[in-house]
Amino acid sequence: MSNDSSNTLRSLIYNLDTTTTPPKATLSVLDQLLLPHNTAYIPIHTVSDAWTVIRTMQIRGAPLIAIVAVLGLAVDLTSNADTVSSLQNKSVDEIKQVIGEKMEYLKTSRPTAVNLFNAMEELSNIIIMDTSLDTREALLEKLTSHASYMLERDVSDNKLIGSHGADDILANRESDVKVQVITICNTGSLATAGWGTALGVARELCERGRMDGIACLETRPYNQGSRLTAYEILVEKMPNPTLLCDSMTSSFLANKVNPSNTVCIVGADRVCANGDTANKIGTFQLAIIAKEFGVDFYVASPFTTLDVKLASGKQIEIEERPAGELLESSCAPKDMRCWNPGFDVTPARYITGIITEKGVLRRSEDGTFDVKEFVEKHS
Ligand SMILES: CSC[C@H]1O[C@H](OP(=O)(O)O)[C@H](O)[C@@H]1O
Repeated sequence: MSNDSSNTLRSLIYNLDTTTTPPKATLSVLDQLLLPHNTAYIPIHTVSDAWTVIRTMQIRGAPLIAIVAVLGLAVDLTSNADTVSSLQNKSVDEIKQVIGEKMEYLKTSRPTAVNLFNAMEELSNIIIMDTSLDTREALLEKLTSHASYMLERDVSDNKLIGSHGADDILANRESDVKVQVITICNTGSLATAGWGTALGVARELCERGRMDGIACLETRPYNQGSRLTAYEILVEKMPNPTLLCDSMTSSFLANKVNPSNTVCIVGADRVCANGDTANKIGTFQLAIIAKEFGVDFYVASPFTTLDVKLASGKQIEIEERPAGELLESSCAPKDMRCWNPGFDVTPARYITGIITEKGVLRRSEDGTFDVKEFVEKHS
């Protein structure tokens, strides 16, 4: 089993051998630091391997981080010889404690994307809290089957995000109008288990014959846009692809496209109760430019990215990446000081709508979002 077959690019390869009891899971992930010029898959044998590929951003993307953590846990507990033998003489409660400790460790890999924390909480509720799982075999069978379910659910949710997003974007446009999409970072098959979130909306627009072109921002300093999204767009043969330096967006809107038929679609790492949204650094700047040109600005994310425990973006922990990542991608002197936040927060007032697999939450007339009401309605 692996990513959705309709995607050419596979961020991971996961297999579950159900001929054994308990089943044995195996996982390898596409090393995104080598893309687009080299393709190599890294075997994942332990939660430590999963933690490392998440932390180093060999794999990245809020949904994919969560999926790799879940699958890495399943592989460690069913296929890693040291772990398997260490569980042989443990009671179910002791095994549950081991699983809980491994989950807590995985949660220390990266702080901003809420998907990882939600996935660990979901697994804990399904596995650790279920007292009916009273043997090692039952526990591990449930873990592997739920991990497979979460992998498949991510792809099906992304396709619903694509459909709801395209419906909303096209709702007030003539049937012969094709839209120009602008996006930042990477939110496609390389950020998810398949299809993508914001790039999934672009895929849906393509499938409907309603996308005129797509421009992706380089997304410095990690360059998810130039290294990953540009690659994905070309592999998927999306129409009229354009790579922009992050600094080109306003001129692109002023001189190259019709703003009234242009839409910005971005991903999210965390959406707060008031609609403030954390996403890749540079997203806030894009939102300001979109507002200036009267261009709709959509956030596309799984429902589980809505974090109503946080009232506003001020409460989001923004991961700071190593200075070296910025210096490596610039021509600056190596001893230059720099600031390298991985994310920024776009205030709700800049956002037109939040696209999820359960529907689109549009900003209300008073310029705010009631995310809590949307979550309660769709939970
Ligand atoms: C659908 S991915 C969501 C989100 O994750 C990315 O961050 P990173 O590449 O650092 O993991 C980016 O913010 C995407 O928009």
